[in-house]
Amino acid sequence: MDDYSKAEVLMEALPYICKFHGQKFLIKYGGHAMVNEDAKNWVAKDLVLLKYVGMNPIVVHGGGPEINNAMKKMGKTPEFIHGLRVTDQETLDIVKMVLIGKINGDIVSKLEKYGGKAVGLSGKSGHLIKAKKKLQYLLKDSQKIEVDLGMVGEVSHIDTKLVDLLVEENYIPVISPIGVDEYGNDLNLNADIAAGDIAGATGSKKLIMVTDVDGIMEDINDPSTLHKKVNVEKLEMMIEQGIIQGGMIPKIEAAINALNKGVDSVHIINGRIPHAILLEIFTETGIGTMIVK
Ligand SMILES: Nc1ncnc2c1ncn2[C@@H]1O[C@H](COP(=O)(O)OP(=O)(O)O)[C@@H](O)[C@H]1O
Ligand SMILES: CC(=O)N[C@@H](CCC(=O)OP(=O)(O)O)C(=O)O
Repeated sequence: MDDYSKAEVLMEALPYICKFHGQKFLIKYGGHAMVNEDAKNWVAKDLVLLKYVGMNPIVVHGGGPEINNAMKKMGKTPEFIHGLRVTDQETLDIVKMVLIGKINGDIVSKLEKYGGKAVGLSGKSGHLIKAKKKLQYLLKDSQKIEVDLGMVGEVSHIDTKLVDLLVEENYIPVISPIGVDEYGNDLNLNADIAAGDIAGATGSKKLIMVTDVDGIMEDINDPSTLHKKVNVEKLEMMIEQGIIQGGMIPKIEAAINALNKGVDSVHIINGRIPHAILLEIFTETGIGTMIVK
């Protein structure tokens, strides 16, 4: 590419840089998107660039596959109910070890490597995420029965003070989805759900969920069935029809929650595509699936 073309490309980003100046973007960085070093580097570089051109990324990360691997190494079998990990005390320790002890630090290191300033937090830091034990029900013979997920929580309150301070001081907050209940017990939170709540509470413009598929598809095995733009009503129908399953369900729940709390749009994008976050924010059509009310 010659120098003139480089300048043209930069100028194409100008309208978006103006439009989004000073805005917060909640990036949910899923465990399935952390597939290799290249993919991790693209995400980190994109976030640092966003920060330097005047936007404020806030990261909530997952790490489901790494938690599964760690559990298996320790002789435990991962179990999920409705996309949520059944979490006994030993599992909670493994979850914290992997999320807070490893993945969070790795993301912070990468952001710093590419010139960003990043701070690792969990929901335990500065009263960020108050949680309560999640009650989960299953339908059995058309009867609603309660199942015990163990130490799994849902968000009851977000205190954004610490995150706001960090953003104002130009740090990129990187948050592990662990909450604390009123008795001081740690609870394992689904990262998508936590991201939706934090996006709403921080007044983020967009919630961008970085995962391992191109977006929401009518047929998961046929990329040509990708929905470029979809509304909540259609998504609810797709869940009822069983078209949307597994790990995509909490994303939809989080998306609906974030939209109800004032987030303009939610995007599901593929972190295996080079610079997917930049393509989403700095192009007219964006990539992946855009979810609107
Ligand atoms: N209709 C659908 N369209 C796209 N993905 C879907 C759909 N239904 C279920 N999924 C699944 O959702 C997965 C993404 O969620 P998840 O595995 O929890 O990722 P992450 O770790 O990034 O949060 C995809 O890999 C895909 O298998
Ligand atoms: C309660 C619950 O299920 N917590 C999740 C937290 C990590 C997560 O959500 O990671 P992904 O975003 O990669 O799926 C878990 O233990 O796997």
